[in-house]
Amino acid sequence: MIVVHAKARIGVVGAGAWGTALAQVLSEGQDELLLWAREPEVVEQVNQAHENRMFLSSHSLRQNIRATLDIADMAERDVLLMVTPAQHLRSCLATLPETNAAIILCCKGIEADSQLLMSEVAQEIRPDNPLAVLSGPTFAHEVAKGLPTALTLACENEALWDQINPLIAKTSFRPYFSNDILGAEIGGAVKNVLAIGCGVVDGAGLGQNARASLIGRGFAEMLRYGASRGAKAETLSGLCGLGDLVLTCSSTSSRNFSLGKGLGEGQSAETLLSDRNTVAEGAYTAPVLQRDAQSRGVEMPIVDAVCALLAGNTDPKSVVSQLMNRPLVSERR
Ligand SMILES: NC(=O)c1ccc[n+]([C@@H]2O[C@H](COP(=O)([O-])OP(=O)(O)OC[C@H]3O[C@@H](n4cnc5c(N)ncnc54)[C@H](O)[C@@H]3O)[C@@H](O)[C@H]2O)c1
Ligand SMILES: O=P(O)(O)OC[C@H](O)CO
Repeated sequence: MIVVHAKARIGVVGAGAWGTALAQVLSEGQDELLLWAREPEVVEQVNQAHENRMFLSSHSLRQNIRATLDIADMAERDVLLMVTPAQHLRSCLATLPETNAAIILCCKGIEADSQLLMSEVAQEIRPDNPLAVLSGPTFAHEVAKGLPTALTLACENEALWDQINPLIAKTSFRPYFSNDILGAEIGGAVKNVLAIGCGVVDGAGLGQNARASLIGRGFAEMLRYGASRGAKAETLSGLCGLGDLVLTCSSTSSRNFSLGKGLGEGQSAETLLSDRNTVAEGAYTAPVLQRDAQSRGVEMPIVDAVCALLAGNTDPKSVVSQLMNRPLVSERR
């Protein structure tokens, strides 16, 4: 059993936009927050200029955030937030030093080779560490600015929630308890794929009705897939599912939505994904989600359509025609 106190030492692993925004909000009231970055220039900017121009420009960071390039420095931390892209979680967990820290997973995706959710990856690599998932409608730039944000903090048990929620809750940052770790993860992973679809709707000029229809029917796909993996519908109806789906499907602030918008305008995924240093997780989650859903006998026609568009196998017009002409079924299916 870890003992976390108000001045517990927090470590954030991953200094992209989200890791940096979390460092900013969670460093309030702390003596020091340690942020691991893999880019030497990010470490230098955070420590010298108190900013991260590469991933979260135009935000001044607290002076008590200290960046390091050496992941071994995380050894003495009581709580570790893992904020790497989903496909790199395994390698980052494997390089962490020996630690009893509670691990809070903040990335949204499914591992490509294994089809495992992030908590399943963590259980393989770090079976003895207490585990939680932090997920919800959270654009990094808004959190860094201190704008009000509510999200789900799913913990493997209530005792862990009691210990870590005082470190996460701030005046503008409000976590809600859930004991459904898988549900919290599935919401975040699936919404990224659906956000690509909503971006396509926008880019191809298909209208607001189509966007709302995609959100509604996409949510039905999320519920079906979630049920097949043991997630609770009530979790998916909350902040980490429907809440995040609505946010990400509505704004070009979302990298996933923007990727879809480019596809809808006729650009190829290859072009849109080349030369970028930020992650659009839905592009990596989509094919593995499709494979996993098929193996479980779960129908996900919108996810299938996003996969076909990402692979360059079709165009928005054909996809719409195919989706609109499926056999008529009950809305409850
Ligand atoms: N940006 C947001 O608003 C936001 C909000 C909530 C959750 N998330 C999730 O957080 C996770 C991280 O996203 P982000 O937005 O902070 O990243 P980002 O797109 O801003 O930056 C990319 C990150 O990937 C890291 N990276 C690249 N190659 C790597 C490797 N081989 N090993 C380890 N790390 C590597 C970079 O160092 C950088 O931290 C994603 O799963 C994302 O879905 C993001
Ligand atoms: O920019 P996106 O699409 O990765 O979305 C960021 C967050 O997941 C929103 O909650």
